[in-house]
Amino acid sequence: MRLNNPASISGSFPDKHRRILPTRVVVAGSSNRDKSNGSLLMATDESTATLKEMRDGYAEVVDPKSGVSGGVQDVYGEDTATEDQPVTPWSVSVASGYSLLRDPHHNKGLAFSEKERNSHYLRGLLPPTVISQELQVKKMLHNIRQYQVPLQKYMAMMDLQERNQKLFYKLLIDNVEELLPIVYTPTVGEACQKYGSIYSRPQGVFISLKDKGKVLEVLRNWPEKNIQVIVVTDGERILGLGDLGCHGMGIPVGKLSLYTALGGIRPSACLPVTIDVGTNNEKLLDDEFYIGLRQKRAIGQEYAELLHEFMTAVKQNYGERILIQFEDFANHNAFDLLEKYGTTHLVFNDDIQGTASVVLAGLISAMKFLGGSLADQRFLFLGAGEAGTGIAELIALEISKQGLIVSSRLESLQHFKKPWAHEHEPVKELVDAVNAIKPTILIGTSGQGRTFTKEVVEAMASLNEKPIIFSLSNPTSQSECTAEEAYTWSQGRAIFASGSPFDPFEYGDNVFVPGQANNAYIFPGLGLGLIMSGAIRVHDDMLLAAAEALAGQVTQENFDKGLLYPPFKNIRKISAHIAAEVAAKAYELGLATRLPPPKDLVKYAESCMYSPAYRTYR
Ligand SMILES: O=C([O-])CC(=O)C(=O)O
Ligand SMILES: [Mg+2]
Repeated sequence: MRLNNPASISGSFPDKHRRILPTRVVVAGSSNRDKSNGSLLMATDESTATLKEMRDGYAEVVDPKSGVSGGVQDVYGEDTATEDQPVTPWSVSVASGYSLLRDPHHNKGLAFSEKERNSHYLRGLLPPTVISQELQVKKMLHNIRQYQVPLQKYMAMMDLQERNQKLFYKLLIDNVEELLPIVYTPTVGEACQKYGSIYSRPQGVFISLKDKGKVLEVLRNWPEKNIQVIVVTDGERILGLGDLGCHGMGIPVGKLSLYTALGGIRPSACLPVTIDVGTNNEKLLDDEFYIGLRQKRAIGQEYAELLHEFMTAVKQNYGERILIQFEDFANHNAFDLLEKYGTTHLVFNDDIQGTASVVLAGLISAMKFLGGSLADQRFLFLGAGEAGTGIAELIALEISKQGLIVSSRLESLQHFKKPWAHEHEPVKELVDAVNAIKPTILIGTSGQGRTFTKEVVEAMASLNEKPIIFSLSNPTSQSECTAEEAYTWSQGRAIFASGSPFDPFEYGDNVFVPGQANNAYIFPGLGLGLIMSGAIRVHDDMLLAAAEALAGQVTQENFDKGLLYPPFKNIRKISAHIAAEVAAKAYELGLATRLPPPKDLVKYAESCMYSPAYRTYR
């Protein structure tokens, strides 16, 4: 449906846009239909709406009476408002007939009403029954539960996303606790490991070394034009699974479905990008199903040039306020990119800053319910990479206190680790470090599974009445310890949270529900706050604000079950609160460009959110 026959486009459109315009755009008349391809633009109040301009699949619709612009509308019809794109009551566009059923943005499957089937040339293309979206959700959930293997569930979800986007999001939003582990960690990790075999359709843009000099053109091949957020990876450190090269694409795709499901960003405004500079993963280079460049990773200038071209092209194509989330880059590049582009672009690194914010939120709520202050705690980190140092930095920002890397290693340390080096005898075993340093809080960001051994957890439990233990590495296989281990080895005293989800665990008379200290709590709301305020830079104070907003959503009841985080089932409400606090910070810091600020930021955030409910096609 997207690329229609350009031959019949009127000559007034610039050539470069022809290929993506519908062959005919109809503003007046209720049943106009271009017989040649079935494309149809309907104005619900046809007499007053005129189409002022078409460009790149967008139409600016103006009400001639008031002269008020309805804003730029996606003529393929998504119905969420942002300040740039308010929804007008009088402009909708849909394809019809068979192409409507094949268009994931508008397909409703069996939920098309009798009336819609009549007016959109669907008769005979669907079986007679008409069902509700609720029943479709029930059916899909039933089907997904039939699969025993998580990867099969993942593939069924991806398939649904390609077939019926609104149903995909409705299913995910209404069943977030059940389906998050499927579209996100841990299953997305396995999907990335097998991405070559399960790959069926492009879900984002691949930019490889072959595209050097043409990155802008490559971006313009993506059908959606009004992008608000990009998640980009180079695949070098996918979760705790290491270098997965081009197969890392599963991560931006997963993160962006969360942007929509948890943060309410329109799906068409989300662009997953994988930058392929090769891989050092020998297994993948030898894998006949590998989909990326078969070469060792480019480094140094060659790497920097491609990244720079990408960053420049993104801003050129999408403007100053495009949000770029760096995801799963290896340490050295992650810190360099953030430093290099933090002052010129709206960027943040999810693994450094998103993770830091979510962990800080958990610690703030732990302090609130246990008593005590962060300044009185001793932190021990296993893993001084992006997450570890990012967390330490944000905690330090909150309490002006330092982390714990021994300074005898200072010379050999990477620059981002140096601020956290402490005077201490080098220690070999983690358990010795625990006994020597006597931390109250142990945080694992090592990417190494099962490193919080029985001895380590027991040592934490002997030192603390309520040892706080965070096993943050993903997916589950890389978690420093399991929930069961943390609760059993501490005799049920640990305050435990993990990056990947664990089931509730029964210990003695209690059922402990482990919290999921995953940046998924933060980035969707953070992104929404940045976008809705038109922020032009990310500031550390916004991460603190996000952490406090998240901690503010935890109730005594949550904590009594062992939870440092509110349940994911309320995530849209949580995201709205985070977004509001982030936007408030952006306004306060003079970094917001959407003026004047809305009066009630929480309400405004909620009103901006994408709705997965079907719309009626007249
Ligand atoms: O993706 C996740 O679950 C959290 C994250 O950013 C990572 O582990 O790299
Ligand atoms: Mg990550």
